[in-house]
Amino acid sequence: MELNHKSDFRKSCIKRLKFTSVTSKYYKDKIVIKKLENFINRSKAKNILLYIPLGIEVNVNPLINKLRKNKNVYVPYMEGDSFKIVKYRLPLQKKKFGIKEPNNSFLKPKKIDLAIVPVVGIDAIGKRIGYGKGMYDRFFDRISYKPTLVFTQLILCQSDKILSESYDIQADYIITN
Ligand SMILES: Nc1nc2c(c(=O)[nH]1)N(C=O)[C@@H](CNc1ccc(C(=O)N[C@@H](CCC(=O)O)C(=O)O)cc1)CN2
Ligand SMILES: Nc1ncnc2c1ncn2[C@@H]1O[C@H](COP(=O)(O)OP(=O)(O)OP(=O)(O)O)[C@@H](O)[C@H]1O
Repeated sequence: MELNHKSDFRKSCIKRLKFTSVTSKYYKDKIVIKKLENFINRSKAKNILLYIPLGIEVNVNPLINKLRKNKNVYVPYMEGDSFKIVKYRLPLQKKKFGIKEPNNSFLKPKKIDLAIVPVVGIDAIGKRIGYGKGMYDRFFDRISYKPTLVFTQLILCQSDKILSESYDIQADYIITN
C-alpha cells in the first residue's frame, strides 16, 4: 500500500500499535517512561502538560503520579473543537472518545514549560499525525507562547514522506522506546 495520504498512514500506525502484545507493551511503557522522566528532570520544567492515556498510547499514569508531588501536571479538558488544560486531579471521568478527564476547573492554568503529546504517527519532518480531529493543533495555535514540545510513542511510526499540513504541530524532541 502506498501511504501517501495522512488517513492511510494513520490507519496503518494504529493497526501496528494495536498489534503490540500486552507483555511487550508493559516493557516498552517502562522504557519510554524512564526516558521521559530523565528528560523532564534535565529540563527543570515546572508546569507540564501530559495526557491521560488511551490503550495505544504510552501509559504515562505512573509518571503523572510521581510528578504530581513536585510539579504542576496539566491534562487536556475537551471543549468544542479543541481543549483547555486543567490540573490533573482525581476523580477522573470518562468523556468523548473514551478519554478520561478530571472535573472542570475555573482556575487559571500556569504557562506550560513542557508539553508531552501522544502521537499516532510522525511524518518525515517530525510533524504530528493524531486521531484526525486537530485538537492539539488548535490548542497550540490558540495559546500565545510556545512551550517545548515532546512527542511520545510506544513504537515509532514515522513516514519517510511529508504528509502534514502547515497547521500540524512539529516536535522539538521525539521520545520512543
Ligand atoms: N490521551 C489523549 N488525550 C487527548 C487527546 C489524545 O490524542 N490523547 N486528544 C488529541 O486530540 C484530545 C482528544 N481527541 C481525540 C480525538 C479522537 C479520538 C479517536 O478518534 N479515538 C478513537 C479510539 C482510539 C483507540 O482505539 O485507542 C476512536 O474513537 O475511534 C481520540 C481522541 C484531547 N485529549
Ligand atoms: N489551527 C487550526 N485552526 C483551524 N482548523 C484547524 C487547525 N489545525 C487543524 N485544523 C483542522 O483540523 C482538522 C484535523 O486536522 P488533522 O488531520 O491534522 O488532525 P490530527 O492532528 O491528526 O488530530 P488530533 O490533534 O485531534 O489528534 C483538519 O481538517 C484541519 O483543517
